[in-house]
Amino acid sequence: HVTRLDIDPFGDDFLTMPYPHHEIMREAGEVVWLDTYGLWAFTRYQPVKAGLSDWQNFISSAGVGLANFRTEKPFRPPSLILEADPPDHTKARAILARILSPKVVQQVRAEFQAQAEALIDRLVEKGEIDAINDLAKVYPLRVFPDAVGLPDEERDTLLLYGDMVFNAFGPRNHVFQKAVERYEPVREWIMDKCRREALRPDGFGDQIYQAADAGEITHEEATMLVRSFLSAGVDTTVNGIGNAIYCFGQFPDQYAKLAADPALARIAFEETLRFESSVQTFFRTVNRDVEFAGAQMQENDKVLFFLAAANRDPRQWKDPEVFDIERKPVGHMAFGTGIHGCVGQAIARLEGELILTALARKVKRIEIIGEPVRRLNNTLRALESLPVRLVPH
Ligand code: HEM
Ligand SMILES: O=C(O)c1ccc(C2CC2)cc1
Repeated sequence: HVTRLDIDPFGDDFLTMPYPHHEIMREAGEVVWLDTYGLWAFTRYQPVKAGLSDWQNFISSAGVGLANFRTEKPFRPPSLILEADPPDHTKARAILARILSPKVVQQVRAEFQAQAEALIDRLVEKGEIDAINDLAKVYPLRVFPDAVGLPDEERDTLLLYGDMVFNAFGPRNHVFQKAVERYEPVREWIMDKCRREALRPDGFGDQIYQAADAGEITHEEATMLVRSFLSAGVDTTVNGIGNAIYCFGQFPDQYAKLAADPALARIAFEETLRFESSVQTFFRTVNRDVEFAGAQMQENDKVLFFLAAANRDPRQWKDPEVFDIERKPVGHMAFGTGIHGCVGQAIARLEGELILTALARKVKRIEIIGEPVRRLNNTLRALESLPVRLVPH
């Protein structure tokens, strides 16, 4: 027997404050059926981890959003990596994994660090800032597009596009409709920047075309893989950093620990990802009738994996509702897991570590001095603005 609930995981009140709804679903069973959209919900740590690891039963090529690509036209041409299964996925993944490998990421560390320190120095001078518009958006829009090899102009378009892409994984609700009002010009800008001629030679983007030169993929496929970098590489880290500042503003005792020992920055960023996961959910499609966690699932059923709920499952974490930077949350689901686990996590971790290190060295206390404004998105946990005061050491 599987419990059925009429919770709407894409309603405004859920998106605004998901945690009480996660708790209801977690307690209702290992798997529950949500009547609102007719889908399976996995919210406990173990089933989320097991389900995301089972790429044969829970596939990505029919879409990793609510839409089933077997029966509905995708919002945009499918990603060659995110919305693909082996063997197609395998080749694309190997190429991006090579370009974003920890070794290559080490090569951009010095530049990423210089940018983080320069930005934090400017913001400490300013004193009172908006942690989203002055910090969380600025840093990722500088360092990652530079590494990819994008020109300097109009980079805010990447945020507009990310907002559309992440909303498109959800239903065609008002949040989605609002985000895609100006889709066409944004889509044109993005696809123009995926052309090899638009990219700095030897940047991360050009390196994808170099794989095409070597015959690993076609040049058309290379263009689509550059699109993956532009889709996933910015809005995620903007909210990863924004949510991290929000955590430290809410829990000054935790920030005091970080300010006293900046070397904690890298592991502290992991706890911010567990506590306020910037990517909250992802879907899979049931590939063939299967029994899973006592539920009879049918081919073409959609399964919604609540990464953020798994990251607060008391079956996995002690005092999960406590933000504790000394927790060392190894195995959290914020980057997903299995063959689709985030291929950019080395970049994401580098950005988080360097920004938090620069802050810890210069700023003694982060004070929230105004009401945070949330930006609702069907997939991302995001703030629109977060007024803070940076109190120097
Ligand atoms: C805090 C920042 C980030 C978070 C929370 C995050 C989260 C995730 C998650 C949950 C997945 C799994 C999707 C699935 O299972 O279907 C994923 C996949 C992916 N991420 Fe990240 N990501 C972040 C940053 C980045 C960055 C900086 C890049 C750089 C390009 C990136 C590129 C990708 C790509 C290409 C995939 C698809 C991998 C595959 O399907 O094999 N992400 N990410
Ligand atoms: O390949 C893509 O276009 C793509 C888009 C969004 C993501 C989310 C998970 C970070 C990943 C890949």
